[in-house]
Amino acid sequence: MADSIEGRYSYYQLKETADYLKENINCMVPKVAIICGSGLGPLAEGIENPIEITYDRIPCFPKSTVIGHSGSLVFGCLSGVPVVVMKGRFHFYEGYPVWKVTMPCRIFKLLGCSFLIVTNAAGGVNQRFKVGDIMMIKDHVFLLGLSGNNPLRGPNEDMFGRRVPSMTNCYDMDLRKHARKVVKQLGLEKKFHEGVYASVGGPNYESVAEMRMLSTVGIDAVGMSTVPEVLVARHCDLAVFAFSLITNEGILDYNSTKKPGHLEVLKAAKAMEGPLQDFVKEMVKFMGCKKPCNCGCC
Ligand SMILES: O=P(O)(O)O[C@@H]1C[C@H](O)[C@@H](CO)O1
Ligand SMILES: Nc1nc2[nH]cnc2c(=O)[nH]1
Repeated sequence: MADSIEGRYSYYQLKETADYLKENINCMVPKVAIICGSGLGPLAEGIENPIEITYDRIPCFPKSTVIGHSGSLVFGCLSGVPVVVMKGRFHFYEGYPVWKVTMPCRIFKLLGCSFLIVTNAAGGVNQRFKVGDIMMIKDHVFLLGLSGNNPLRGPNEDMFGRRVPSMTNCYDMDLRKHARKVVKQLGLEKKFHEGVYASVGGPNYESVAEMRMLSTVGIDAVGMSTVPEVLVARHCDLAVFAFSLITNEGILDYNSTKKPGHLEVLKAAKAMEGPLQDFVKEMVKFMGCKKPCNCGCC
C-alpha cells in the first residue's frame, strides 16, 4: 500500500532546518554529503575540525533507532574537501514514511552540496560475492517504489526538481570510472564488483524463495535502504556515487542452516573500516576537484 504523504515537509520548512544548520557550522558550505550504512559510521573518522550535531537538536529531523546508526551529522573537511557525514540513516522499517527517510538529501542540497555518496550493508545475492567485498552500485531495483511507495509521490516540490525525473546516469558514470582507478590504486581489485542493488522494505532478511527470485531477475545485492535516498538526491540533481559492503551471504539453499543477523553485519562492517575509509577519502578528493574549489589539489 502506498505511503501517506500527510505531514510532508515543505520547501520552506526544510529551508528553516538548513538555515539552523548553517548557523551552527560557521556558514561552511559542504560540497559532498556521505550517508553511512549499518556499522559504517567510522567513515566520518578522519574529518578535520569536525562539528557534530546530534539529530535531536535539528528541527524536523527524525531519530535513529537502529544499532550501528549513531544519529548525528558531522561537518568538516575530508581530503581537504568540505563534507557533511550522516552517521545514522533512517529506514522505512523503523516506521518512517519514505519521504521522511529521505528528507536529509534535500537538506544536503539546501546546504550547497553537489555530490552524494551513499553506502550500505547488503546481503550478497550474487554467489560469487564474499563477505567483505565491495559492490559499486551501477543500477537498482526499488521494490517498494515499483509497488507505489515512492518518496517523490505526492505534489511535486518544483523548487527541488522535475515532476518525472529520469533514471539515466543515476549512478554517475564519471564517478564510477574514477572509482575503478581508485580500487586499483588501493589494491582492492579482488574485493571489488559492480552490480545491481535491490532495495526491500525489511526488517526481516530474505527467505530462500525471495533470494532465488532476486537472483533470477539479475540482482547482485539486497538491502533495506539507499534507493529512496538516491531518488530524492537525483530529483534535486545531486551527483550520486553508491556502494554496498557485502556483510553476509544470501542463502539460496534450503538445506543451509546459516542465519544472517545484524551483529554479523556490524562485524563485517568493522572488519572493512580501514579500506572503506581510504576508498571514500579518494572519491571525495576527486569530487572536490571536479569543479573549481579550494582543496589545494586542483
Ligand atoms: O542502513 P543499511 O542499509 O546499511 O542497513 C542494513 C539494512 C538493515 O538496516 C541492516 C540489516 O542488518 O543493515
Ligand atoms: N534485505 C537485506 N538487507 C541486508 N542488510 C545486510 N544484509 C542484508 C540482507 O541479507 N538482506
